[in-house]
Amino acid sequence: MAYANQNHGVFIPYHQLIDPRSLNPPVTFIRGPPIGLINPRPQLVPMGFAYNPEFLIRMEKERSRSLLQLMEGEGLVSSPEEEIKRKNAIEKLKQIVMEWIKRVARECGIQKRYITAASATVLTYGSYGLGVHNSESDIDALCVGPRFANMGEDFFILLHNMLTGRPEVSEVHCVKDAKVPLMRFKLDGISFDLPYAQLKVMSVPENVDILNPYFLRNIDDTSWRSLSGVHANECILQLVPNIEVFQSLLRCVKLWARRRGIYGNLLGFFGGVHLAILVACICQRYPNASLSRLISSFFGTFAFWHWPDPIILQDGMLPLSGSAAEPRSLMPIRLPCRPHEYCHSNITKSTFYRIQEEFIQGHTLTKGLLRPDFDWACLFEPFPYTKKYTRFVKICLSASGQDELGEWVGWVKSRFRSLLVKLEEIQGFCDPNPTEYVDVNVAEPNTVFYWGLQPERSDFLDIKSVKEDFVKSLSNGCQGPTRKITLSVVQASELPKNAQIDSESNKGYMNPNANVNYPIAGG
Ligand SMILES: Nc1ncnc2c1ncn2[C@@H]1O[C@H](COP(=O)(O)OP(=O)(O)OP(=O)(O)O)[C@@H](O)[C@H]1O
Ligand SMILES: [Mg+2]
Ligand SMILES: [Mg+2]
Repeated sequence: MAYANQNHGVFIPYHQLIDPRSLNPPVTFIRGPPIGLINPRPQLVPMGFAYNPEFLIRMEKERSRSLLQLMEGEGLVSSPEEEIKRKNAIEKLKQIVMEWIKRVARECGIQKRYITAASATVLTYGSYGLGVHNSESDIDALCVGPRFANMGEDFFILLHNMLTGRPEVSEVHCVKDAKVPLMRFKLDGISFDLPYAQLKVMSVPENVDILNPYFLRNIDDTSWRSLSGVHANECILQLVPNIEVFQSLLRCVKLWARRRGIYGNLLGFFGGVHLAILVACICQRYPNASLSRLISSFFGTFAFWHWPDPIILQDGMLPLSGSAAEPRSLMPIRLPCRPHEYCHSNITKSTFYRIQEEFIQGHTLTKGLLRPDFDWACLFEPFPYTKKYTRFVKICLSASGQDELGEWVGWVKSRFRSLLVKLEEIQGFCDPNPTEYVDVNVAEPNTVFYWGLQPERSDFLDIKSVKEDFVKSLSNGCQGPTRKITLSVVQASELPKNAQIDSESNKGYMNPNANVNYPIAGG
């Protein structure tokens, strides 16, 4: 079966991974045997090494080891204590959900035997489900309930009230008008995203197999969409040849995307699910490759991808035909196990360009990873916004309290794409840095964004009318007298110190583990 993925990809040949001039004695390249099935053409290999593949394997292993070490140094893997805290929080949530479903069963007056058997469950997915979370990540958990528990009253009212009544739960928000409606809250200080799926069964077993068609009969569209995250995770974990290697590569790629300012679906970049599928695609193509080889192949592949050819995991499904085969995204990525569905994407012309640029830079940096002077740190350098752009649009959101601010920022971010498209229309290009800053000169709790504007364009930007248009698009949302938004154009020199990351000392600024005085990681 032919997949678009197989048509064009780049397997970096050894003579590019290593610089022969740097070796002593100098090495010449000869035509070597073909490597694997993926690249059946003979490739150039350093003379002498052709008969000593252990040398190259050793070097690759060493690079993989140093990359893992760098990841550990970044604090990306949470401690055993944190893991226990998360597990306990999930257990507590499961207990609350069980209490809830018994109450719903009693209140809706179903037969006694059904009340006794009534059960609902919680399934984790997202980065936690894939095992690539860190101490700052949220836990994405799907509440799966039976046919007699509906979303409108039982989930968004009764369960909501039960959660707000618990001392260990705080900051409960309902996000009802999203494609995947959910409740967002903190339990024992850990952030949770909790959507709901209603199955047409009387009781949902704790470890319900949501790939089993029996449980998927006649479910409504919203439940289907809510289930898609759990589906995607399960499929990805089933399809990758080595889960541990997949997890390591995904952690690296997520750190790279955050540092380079291209992480965050709401800002028009990649979200966690997009990167998980791109990484799984590379793991499938090179099942036996080392971590270091995989990361260079990741960049080598996507730097030359013929977008909008879609990224499709090899999951045995037929390629799409007809209208279902026409995803509207500039960088379409298909959800695995879902023949007609693509990941939702907010990519615009500007963010497409930024992502492309970063893929190419990643490729340039990692194609020489076997060179003696190679250092992984160069790949994770923060994107130097104040060097690249002279003018920025400053977006300041404020509210009377931190809790209210969270809700306000969430609402505005969900509408950011229209602002980005408008700025793009007027200025030709706009780079929406996903990092969230705090303006210490504003009295109320606030969150600030600085979006880079095209350097060559010195055209006057009527920011007042841009703001008016944008505010109109926010109209029905959770605006109020205490929720403010201001837009202004500022010079690079007016950015706060921690946004001016041209110096070594500010390297940690996009680290999601950074202190809250520093910008909060975009997501
Ligand atoms: N744009 C999207 N299209 C399809 N599914 C999505 C999309 N955004 C989120 N999801 C689903 O919701 C899950 C959780 O999303 P979330 O934004 O929390 O990302 P994540 O992968 O958990 O990464 P992070 O560590 O940043 O939280 C994803 O794994 C995916 O299954
Ligand atoms: Mg998440
Ligand atoms: Mg989430």
